[in-house]
Amino acid sequence: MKYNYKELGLSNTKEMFKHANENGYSVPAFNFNNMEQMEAIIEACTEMGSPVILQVSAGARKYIGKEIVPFLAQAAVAYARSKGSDIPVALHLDHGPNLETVKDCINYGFSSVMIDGSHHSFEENIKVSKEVADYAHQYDVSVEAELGILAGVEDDVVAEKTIFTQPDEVEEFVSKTGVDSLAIAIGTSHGAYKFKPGDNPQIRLDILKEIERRIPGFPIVLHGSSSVPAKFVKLINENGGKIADAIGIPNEQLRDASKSAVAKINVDTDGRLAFTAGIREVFAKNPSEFDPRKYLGPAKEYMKEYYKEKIQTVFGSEGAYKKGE
Ligand SMILES: O=C(CO)COP(=O)(O)O
Ligand SMILES: O=C[C@H](O)COP(=O)(O)O
Ligand SMILES: [Zn+2]
Ligand SMILES: [Zn+2]
Repeated sequence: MKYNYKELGLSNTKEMFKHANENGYSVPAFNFNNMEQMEAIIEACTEMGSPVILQVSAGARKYIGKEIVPFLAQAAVAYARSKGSDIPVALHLDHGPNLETVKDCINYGFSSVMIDGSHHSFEENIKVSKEVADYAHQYDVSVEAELGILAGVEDDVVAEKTIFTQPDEVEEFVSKTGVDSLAIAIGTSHGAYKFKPGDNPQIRLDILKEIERRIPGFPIVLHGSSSVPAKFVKLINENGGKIADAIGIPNEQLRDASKSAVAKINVDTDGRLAFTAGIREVFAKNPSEFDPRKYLGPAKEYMKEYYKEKIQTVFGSEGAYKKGE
């Protein structure tokens, strides 16, 4: 193996999920695409004493460069430790498309992977998820799989509408695949346009309950859980942007879910909006600015402050570990 995640100071998600479920919170899984976003995430989680899953999509990994990604994650751990915090940090592949990509990620220091077989048939999904679990477990890497289909855009795949996870399939899926956590579809969706104006945004906590009843204590994952804060949409639009009718998942519903067997909640869009709002604001106020520190700095601060707020209002993970000063 080129880079072993343990040597980079990273953790898999097993203990993290156990601790989260025993203590009624969820671990934040925040996506990043560059150094400033990684810093926003690790600074927020260090200050909050929250465990964190640094999430990288296949597209983000290509953008950053696969040789660079493990060292950004290693740097995140070094940052937390330098502040005296003992938060566990995982490096996770988001929406892994196939075994080949998973193998490459494990070779390059990932401590956790997702295999997203949700677009295949039930049987095919079981087959590919089991293959990945069998492979990853040899290296003590944790595996997330998905049942049901989320609406919205994921890499190149666009799903028009949600196909809710069927509770009567989860037991068979989990026992036949041997995966460590399960992403489910209960009405959350990817991207900024989750609901239409006039909709009553509602996730199906009843389906979640039924799934929990079938696989008690098993770690559940919610994707597509950005709240799409109106303040960032407004800032973007006031400063030359054009984002219309973007509506996310209400924070209160996510907080309820985080108290259940939901052990991991994925957020990407909110960070993108905060970051973009910061950049647009600088450029609108000072069009002559061309020092990247002057616009990426405020972008990072917006993202960091928002994630700290989200850890308190949604995840409930503040103080789960030692806070960094
Ligand atoms: O699920 C996600 C990443 O896998 C992110 O979802 P959002 O688009 O709601 O942030
Ligand atoms: O679920 C999708 C994530 O938000 C990542 O999106 P991406 O493929 O554009 O990096
Ligand atoms: Zn999917
Ligand atoms: Zn997702």
